Amino acid sequence: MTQENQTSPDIRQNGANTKTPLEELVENLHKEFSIMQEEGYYGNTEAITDLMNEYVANNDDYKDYCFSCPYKYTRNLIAKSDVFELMVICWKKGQPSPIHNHEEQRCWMGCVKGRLQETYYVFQDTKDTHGTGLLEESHCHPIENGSVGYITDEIAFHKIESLTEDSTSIHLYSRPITECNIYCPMTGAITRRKLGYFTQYKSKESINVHTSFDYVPTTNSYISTNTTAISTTQ
Ligand SMILES: N[C@@H](CS(=O)O)C(=O)O
Ligand SMILES: [Fe+2]
Repeated sequence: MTQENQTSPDIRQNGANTKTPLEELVENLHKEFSIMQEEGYYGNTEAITDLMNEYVANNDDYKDYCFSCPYKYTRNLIAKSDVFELMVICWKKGQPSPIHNHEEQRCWMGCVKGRLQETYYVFQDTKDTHGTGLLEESHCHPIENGSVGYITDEIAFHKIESLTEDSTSIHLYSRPITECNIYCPMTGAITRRKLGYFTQYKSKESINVHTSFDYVPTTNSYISTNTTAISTTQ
């Protein structure tokens, strides 16, 4: 598949003179991510950070992609290509992500509503992400409304939570992440989890696949799972 044909139909259909800020962001990301870097990945990290900063500081047309769930934070896909994935994540207070890695991909997180908190974790034995066993908290900081955070596995594992009743963030992954590790801070156990979307391109059609980390949808509700072994089920 090409990068363009995985972009939201809304974004593809609008004419060149009627682009919304989000459409412009997606177009610029496609351009930026088409450039191979010396480091061996697509897209210049600083240029992409600038694009994200510019968008989150000044715009609110992401709101069309916001869908919340009473039980879990939601991942709502805006655009996807072979080399990046852009989504809106809607958080309610008490819906943290579990401690997780990012599969050696780069992750940008722009807070567009509310206020988030990011907590870093490293292995106790090495004080970085290359060890084994138990984790420890290494750092904790807010991601303020209008600002963009950035993380890689080299920096830390992390979890995110909303400090306000509702928060919204725009997450960009390069490359797309389809599954990741979840780390139990008490036991050091690592669980493999598939990542899904609550909505794709503003549509809930895909709701019968995983919504986020921990919930398996049933006909009318979401049931919590406590997976302790590697899970790759859809
Ligand atoms: N990386 C998480 C959200 S966050 O906690 O960074 C996800 O994609 O679901
Ligand atoms: Fe994350």
